Amino acid sequence: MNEISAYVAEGEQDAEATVRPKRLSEFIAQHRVRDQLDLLLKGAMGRGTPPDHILLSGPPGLGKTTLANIVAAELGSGIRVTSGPAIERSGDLAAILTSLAMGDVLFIDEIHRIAKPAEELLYSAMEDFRVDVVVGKGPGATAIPLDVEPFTLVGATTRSGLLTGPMRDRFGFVAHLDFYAASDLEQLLHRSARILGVPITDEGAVEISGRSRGTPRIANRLLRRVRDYAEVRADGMVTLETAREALKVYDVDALGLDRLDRAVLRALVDSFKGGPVGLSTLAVAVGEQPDTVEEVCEPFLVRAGLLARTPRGRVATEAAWHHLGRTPPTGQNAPAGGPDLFSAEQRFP
Ligand SMILES: Nc1ncnc2c1ncn2[C@@H]1O[C@H](COP(=O)(O)OP(=O)(O)OP(=O)(O)O)[C@@H](O)[C@H]1O
Repeated sequence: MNEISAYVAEGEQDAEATVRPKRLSEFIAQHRVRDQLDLLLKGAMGRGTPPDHILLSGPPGLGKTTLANIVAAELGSGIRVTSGPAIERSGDLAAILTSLAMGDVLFIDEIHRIAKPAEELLYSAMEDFRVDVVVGKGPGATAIPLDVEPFTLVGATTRSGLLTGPMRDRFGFVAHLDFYAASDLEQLLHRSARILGVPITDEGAVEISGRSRGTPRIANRLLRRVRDYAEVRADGMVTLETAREALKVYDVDALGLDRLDRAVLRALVDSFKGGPVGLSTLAVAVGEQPDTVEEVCEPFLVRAGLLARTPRGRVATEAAWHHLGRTPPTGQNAPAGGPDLFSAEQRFP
């Protein structure tokens, strides 16, 4: 995985935990989602019942895990954390569900990747707070019904389209997290810098936020890299100058594209004349898994007006050709894309 992708790198959890907001009031931006959650939680607390199940969708690093923890903190409840791929057998899930205390939050990350039998078990737990655990095999198998304490499931997904209809229908509240505006990321950077004890100028924050791909996790990660640079090669202060120099060292370009993003655009432009090209072919060309290209690179490249998804495959926009310093072929089918498609505010509404 490359240096600034929005996925969390191994060993990075501690660094993230330090700056992770603990309460809804500390959660920056996403005002609509915050407001809706506030109502949902206060309404449920007023009635003394656990709130409806909550589904959070959106690209990696925008705050889904943070919000799940905030939900538990606001409710004053315990939280159990697992992920779709970690639940291999329905028995694993039954064990978790039956050990929940009244009002607990169960957070399932990547819920779209949960195995089918476990998903079916989850249906009855979500709806009736009951699970049927099957003991034995074949004709002699018996189902033992077990009660589950009323709980709130918080599911997170980067691919809400992959959730089955019955699963989606069981969530009483569905929220989509969108990329952050540059001004929101500046606010976030000042907050993180304060917590980390790093002095930062407004210009330094503007420079980092502009290259953070609308993503809090990337903004925090770039801040830590610029802090290293500032402490080792300057006077410790994060300024416009130190931010620019550090981000040059880490190969983060003016739009915040990293090695993999540029590799995708270069493959499209150089190897496939701008496309259209299918996702798997493109992934092979850059030596990555199709899922990584689709979930990590594409949402931002599309959003930035550099790549278009068409029924015939992926296409580099004219803006992508220009960004790579190439001249787009005339009379080609490349959509215009580019800055006219994406003022900062439009890009990250
Ligand atoms: N609105 C926000 N305000 C302040 N910090 C935020 C906000 N959203 C995210 N962050 C920070 O960004 C980091 C990544 O957030 P988080 O882990 O919640 O993302 P995620 O959407 O769950 O990502 P993934 O799907 O990859 O797990 C966290 O360390 C958190 O501190």
